[in-house]
Amino acid sequence: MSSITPREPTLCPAAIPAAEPVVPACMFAPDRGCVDDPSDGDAFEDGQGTNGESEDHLNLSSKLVLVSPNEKQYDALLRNLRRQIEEGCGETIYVVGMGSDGGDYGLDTRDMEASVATVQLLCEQIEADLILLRERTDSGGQVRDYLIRRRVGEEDFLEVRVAVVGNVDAGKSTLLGVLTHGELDNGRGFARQKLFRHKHEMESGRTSSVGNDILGFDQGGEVVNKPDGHGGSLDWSKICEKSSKVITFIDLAGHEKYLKTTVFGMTGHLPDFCMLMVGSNAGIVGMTKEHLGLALALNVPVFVVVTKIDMCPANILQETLQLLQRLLKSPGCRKIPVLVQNTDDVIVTASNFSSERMCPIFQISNVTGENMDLLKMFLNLLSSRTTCKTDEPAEFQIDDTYSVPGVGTVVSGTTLRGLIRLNDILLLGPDPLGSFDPIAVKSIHRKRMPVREVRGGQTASFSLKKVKRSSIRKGMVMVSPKLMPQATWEFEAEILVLHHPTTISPRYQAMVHCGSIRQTATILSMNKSCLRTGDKALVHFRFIKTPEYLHCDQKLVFREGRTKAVGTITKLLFSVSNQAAKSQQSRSQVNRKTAANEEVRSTARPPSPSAAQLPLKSGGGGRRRGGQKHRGKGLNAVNMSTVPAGAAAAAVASS
Ligand SMILES: Nc1nc2c(ncn2[C@@H]2O[C@H](COP(=O)(O)OP(=O)(O)OP(=O)(O)O)[C@@H](O)[C@H]2O)c(=O)[nH]1
Repeated sequence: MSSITPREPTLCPAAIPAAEPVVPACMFAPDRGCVDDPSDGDAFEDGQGTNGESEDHLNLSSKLVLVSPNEKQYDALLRNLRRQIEEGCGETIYVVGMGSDGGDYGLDTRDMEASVATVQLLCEQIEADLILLRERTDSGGQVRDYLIRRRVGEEDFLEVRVAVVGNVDAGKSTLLGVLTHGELDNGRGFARQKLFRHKHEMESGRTSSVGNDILGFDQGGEVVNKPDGHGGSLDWSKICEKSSKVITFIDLAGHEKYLKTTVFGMTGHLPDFCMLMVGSNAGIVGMTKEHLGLALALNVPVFVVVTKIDMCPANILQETLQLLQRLLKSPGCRKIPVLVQNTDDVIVTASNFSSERMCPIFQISNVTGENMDLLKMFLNLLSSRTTCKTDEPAEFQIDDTYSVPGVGTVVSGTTLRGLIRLNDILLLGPDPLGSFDPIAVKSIHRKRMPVREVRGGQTASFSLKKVKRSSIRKGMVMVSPKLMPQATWEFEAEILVLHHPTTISPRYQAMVHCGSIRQTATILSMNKSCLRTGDKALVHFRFIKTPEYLHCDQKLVFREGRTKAVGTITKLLFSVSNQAAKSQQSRSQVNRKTAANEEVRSTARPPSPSAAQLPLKSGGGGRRRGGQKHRGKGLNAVNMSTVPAGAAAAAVASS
């Protein structure tokens, strides 16, 4: 037909010849001349029959359908395109001149012109642009691949988040410096200087924190970021204004000692994709496997970028690629490695990438810029994996907090679902008691650009009125009151132990990473007496400090030192309703007041306003070092009356 993103043929990694270092990308292309001819298969998807005979008799699968569609066909084509655009979060790759089964392809010039005119019309109706990606002509005729991308206003842009992982010195920060500042590296750390956020990073050349960098593409797929010539920082608002798509890179540390931060970046920043960087000369070393395992455990599709090809002897590069292929195809990964060598490969891999099984491999140099254009084109074609339904109740997860002079408390994070508009009232929580409090959204920024609304899948920051920064933790959420949120102390998860030096048994404690939540939890019980590396079990957990806002089916990472387990939440076991938490809060306040009054009565003789201050000054509500009000003690005291006994004990132990 005319249509649709190329489908991934069913592939079995075992079928890949062992001698072949990596699968050529054309294996995935729905065209001729490569390994499997998809037209050989007799199964068709979407109710379509062979050679354009669809079940609904609209002939939509024919390569000629766009030449002169009748009214019904046109409506069906429009519906299909709308659906594809929705699934691709605002964009899709559309092939003109090919039957949907891939076997029937090629149009003559007149039919191609007529087909493109039809697609133009369809695009106008859905307010999208048609961008030619490639054109192929052979004896069968012409076939063209187009990118169809929804038009966005100055205030809007499509957003894709890419986590950047890999061992120390793989060239992560350097690549991001090259991509976002448009200047090549000198091989001695020039490009990464622009990205480091801390003095110690400048000095050691090591990333220690979760960094964000953006790369904007305009409607035609050109990079918007321009070198400023002074080595200064980029103007994010300007980039966003000019971009129709913005890639946010979550730059994560490669060194093992920063693994906790790297895990947080992978779970808390909700990446759509993971870019695993491998230094061609160093190969699969250090944290490479660890980071790959993390991405796989969290179901984040991975592509690999092999760097430093300018300085690597050919035999070492081949060795690295072969090792990489072996690792990706191993039973633990079950990926299909695909080497990307030209623009055709980029289109085919980008079209099939969200299948999660395919793993494109790029080979680049940050110094000579070799293959950088292929990587940029690939990034421009990636679509977000979060489809947004704006009619769903809103949920926003907080991954950082700031105090901005003149503005107040600002929270940043990711909109998980729904739509949040200026002046909306949301519930912020859970606090240490499990309650959620209403807050009004007074301003919204996306990538430092003020906007009026934010949708599911988009990152944003909000300034909050009359909320102290100290009362907000990473892992808290802002949700629509319609959700009637509950905070959870205990939950059950199905976990797989990736590594543990001995055995894990009940009462074991480790850090749970779940979305942007990062809190120690205790194992209360499990359906096995103990767990070793490689074991799977249903485990009952309890947070030790505060209840959290959780969902069933959320992925989690459970880790402590070298111990690592991954899993999925299967049941929420002990939750606190907002109402219960609130009444507990007011009871505690009354108790505190009464206690304070009694103390006043017993100590103040005769009672006087100034005397009434005394016990408060010397008690838990006074001021501490640095003039900061000490909230912790009071809250912990309240906590203990509401939490399970063990948790209260743990709170005492930790205080
Ligand atoms: N010759 C050459 N050198 C490179 C290339 N990419 C990076 N480098 C150099 O490799 C060194 C390490 O690069 P970084 O970008 O700091 O590595 P990293 O993966 O971010 O390291 P961490 O931040 O510690 O995780 C720097 O001196 C870069 O200049 C490349 O493609 N070719």
